Amino acid sequence: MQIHALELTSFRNYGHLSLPLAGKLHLFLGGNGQGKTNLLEAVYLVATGRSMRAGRDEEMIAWGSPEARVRLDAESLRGRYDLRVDLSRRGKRVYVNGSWVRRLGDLLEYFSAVLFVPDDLGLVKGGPEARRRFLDAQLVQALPAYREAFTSFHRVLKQRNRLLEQIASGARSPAGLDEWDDSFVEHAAAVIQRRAEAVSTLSPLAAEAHGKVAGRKALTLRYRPYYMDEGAPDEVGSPEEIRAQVEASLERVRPMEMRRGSSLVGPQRDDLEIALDGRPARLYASQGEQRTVVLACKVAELELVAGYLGEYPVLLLDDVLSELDPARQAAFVDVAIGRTQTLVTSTEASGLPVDLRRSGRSYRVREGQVSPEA
Ligand SMILES: Nc1ncnc2c1ncn2[C@@H]1O[C@H](COP(=O)(O)OP(=O)(O)OP(=O)(O)O)[C@@H](O)[C@H]1O
Repeated sequence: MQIHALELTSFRNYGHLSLPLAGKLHLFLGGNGQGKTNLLEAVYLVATGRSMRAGRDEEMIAWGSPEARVRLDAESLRGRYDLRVDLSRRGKRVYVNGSWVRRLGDLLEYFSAVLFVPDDLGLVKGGPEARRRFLDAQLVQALPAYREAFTSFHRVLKQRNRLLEQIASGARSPAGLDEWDDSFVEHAAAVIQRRAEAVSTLSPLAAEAHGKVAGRKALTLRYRPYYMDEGAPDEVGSPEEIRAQVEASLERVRPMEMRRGSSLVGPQRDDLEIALDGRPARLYASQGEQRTVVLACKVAELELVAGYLGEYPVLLLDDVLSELDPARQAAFVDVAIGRTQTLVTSTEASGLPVDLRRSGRSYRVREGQVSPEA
């Protein structure tokens, strides 16, 4: 996958930017708050239909402007496309080759990106939400069937929660909950099954990458649905078994859910178990080991998405390389960069490996302007 050009209009601190991006490696350098992350955010917006950090799309519109536009001239195995996202106070519209695309999900068929930010370094020690996000971010982009299941599940979860809230406050009777439970079970089971399948592909990829980035212990990833105990040796099981587990757990907690007014079980509580030599990395991994694990997981993510798409997605590295020691930097550069077009941000060129500085094209980012460096 390749971005040939990026165009921003009234996006964050950019008035207008038209940036050709021929070549594989681009390094964006500049002080804090100059607009480096904003560039990657714009690319991520086109890849996923949303920002990795804005709570509301409106935040991405330049202050004082009624609307914003991001446009990518991008090429994938499908062909070369003009992809555009327009943001206004009324909402978001996406266009492919000038034609309005009604379903946001359809945009994802054209372009993909994997993002790596310093927050990802907390993947191992952080809460399960970060690990679910790690899984979902790639699956939603690369697997249309997962996207479908994920979106439907969250729609049902929201509506079921609304109903439970009304039941708890006495505004509604429990009649009607059964119907929601049926769709909850169907979509929850689909989400669990697809995530479990993805993790079984991801785990050997991560183990291999871990060896390449100089991890000495054996890395294993295992998907753990909410109804399974931590460290339990059980397999996730067949689709029927998953459904049966979700059904049984719903039945168990139903009286409590009706009292509390929200869903207490479901894949919104699942976790990804990360182990080194069989022991939970969350509890035992050292700082350095955690970083190596995260690098391996990101490389595995890149490989997984490439496996699904048949080509590598674009790689976006937001100020993350300077967070790594030279040995890990070099190992990561070796296994990840060079396979695909990569956009890197950093405050200082000196924070980047010399090889990258030599082979990449550098730009200076200053107050929403980007200029190539000599
Ligand atoms: N909607 C907006 N309109 C105008 N400017 C904005 C908007 N949202 C954010 N900004 C400005 O964009 C700048 C932040 O840009 P960005 O996050 O890209 O910084 P950065 O160059 O990555 O910096 P750092 O190295 O600190 O992460 C800030 O100065 C912020 O005030």
